[in-house]
Amino acid sequence: MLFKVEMDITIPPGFDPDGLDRLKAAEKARFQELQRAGTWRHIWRVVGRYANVSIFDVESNAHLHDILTTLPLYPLMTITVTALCRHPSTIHDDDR
Ligand SMILES: O=C(O)C[C@H]1C=CC(=O)O1
Repeated sequence: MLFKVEMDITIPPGFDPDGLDRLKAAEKARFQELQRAGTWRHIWRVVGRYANVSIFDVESNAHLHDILTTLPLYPLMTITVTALCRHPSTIHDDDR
């Protein structure tokens, strides 16, 4: 199942910079693990914001929920999820 996921990150004023660096490093490692597994299919930076637009390929709504809520930066994120399905005109076999 494919989902578009929009993540906006807000860093609270006074947030410990070293703690933030640790969270970012942990987030990057988890992201790259999920990217290698094919679960986090695509990511783009939103120009001018600490935000991204991503495409996830997961087994179920619950699977996506589990992934998103355990991301290291999750406590700092505002997340919007949009369900996607195959477009009838696509030429890509892996769009499901
Ligand atoms: O930078 C971000 O958009 C937040 C998050 C998503 C992947 C990653 O490495 O960090």
